[in-house]
Amino acid sequence: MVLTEENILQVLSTVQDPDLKKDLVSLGMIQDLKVDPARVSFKVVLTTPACPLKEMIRSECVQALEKAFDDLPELDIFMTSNVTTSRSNTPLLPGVKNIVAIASGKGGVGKSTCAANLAVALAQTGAKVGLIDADIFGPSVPTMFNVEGEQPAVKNEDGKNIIVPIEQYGVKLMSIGFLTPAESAVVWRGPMASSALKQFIGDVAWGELDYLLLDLPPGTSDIHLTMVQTVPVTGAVIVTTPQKVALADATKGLTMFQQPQINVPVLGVIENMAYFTPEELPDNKYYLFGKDGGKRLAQRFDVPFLGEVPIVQGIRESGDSGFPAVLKEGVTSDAFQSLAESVARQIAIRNAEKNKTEVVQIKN
Ligand SMILES: Nc1ncnc2c1ncn2[C@@H]1O[C@H](COP(=O)(O)OP(=O)(O)OP(=O)(O)O)[C@@H](O)[C@H]1O
Repeated sequence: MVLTEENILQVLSTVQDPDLKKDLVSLGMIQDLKVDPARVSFKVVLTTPACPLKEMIRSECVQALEKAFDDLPELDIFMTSNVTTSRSNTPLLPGVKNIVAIASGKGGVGKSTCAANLAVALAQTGAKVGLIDADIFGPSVPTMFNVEGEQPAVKNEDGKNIIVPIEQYGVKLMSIGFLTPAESAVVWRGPMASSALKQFIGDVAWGELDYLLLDLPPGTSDIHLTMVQTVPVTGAVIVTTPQKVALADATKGLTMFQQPQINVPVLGVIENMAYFTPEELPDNKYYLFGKDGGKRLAQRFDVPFLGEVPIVQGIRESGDSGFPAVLKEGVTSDAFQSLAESVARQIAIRNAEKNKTEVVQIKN
């Protein structure tokens, strides 16, 4: 084969994105192709910086080109990303590409811990990430990010006062805990809580974000409805433990998103506290709350299983000390990084396959 741009594109169109099941050329992922006798260079623009298949895709490109051209010169492949979105044009949060709800049925299953670590793990990949602590009645973000007592600044933009989110570990944060002492938040009535959440969405300078995670309160409440009625939600992640009582509640949480009038895609299930493991003996696993409950829940509802997180003393300590576990190298960090990859991957698949997200209109 002669070394021309056209022929190179033809060869690269035999390489598929395994998740999106289409070839890189028709997906528009090959950009800035330059061919000269001494060098061939191009960019592969992936759908997320957290793409777990990055190396595999690169080596498939190299192999396909080496096979097709005898006289292949130096190859310069630059792997980059542009996070996809499926948002329709709504005036709220115009710069935010994906809004992801992190929900659970039961309280205390580790939803906030997973949300915090996912947010940091995504930011570590280079994505622009925000986290809203929508758990108005029990905000935990200030503690988990070691920013208790901090108060966000207010700035004037186009004649309107807007709140500047607090930034920590590369994540933009907003929590009711920054605005009122935590004790006073618990006496809020439902409508006040809903209007506070609307403020977090509309009156905060979120700017450009690839992923805005919403740490929802446990259960199914007004807050959940407010959220889906206020912004177009890309998808929901359900956190559960493998225990029977948690699974029963997680089922309610999951089916709430799948109700026809809400219809928010479920990106998958995370099984937290999947087993206990002493940090110094990571091969010893004790299934305190039962085994594979989250996996079975995902199978039953035909949604992806995103991964499992063990119970590790360090995760609890990290939460309390305000230094998320994913920041420390080790088994738990690996678990949260691979969860973040799974979530980002499911968002990319969702954006490629499903309709645009709309704000939910609920008729009384
Ligand atoms: N995998 C884990 N290993 C050890 N401790 C964990 C793990 N996941 C969560 N925890 C601890 O369990 C407690 C509850 O976690 P978390 O606050 O994240 O739950 P939650 O589901 O958000 O609760 P709620 O929304 O009801 O406040 C915290 O003390 C947290 O540090």
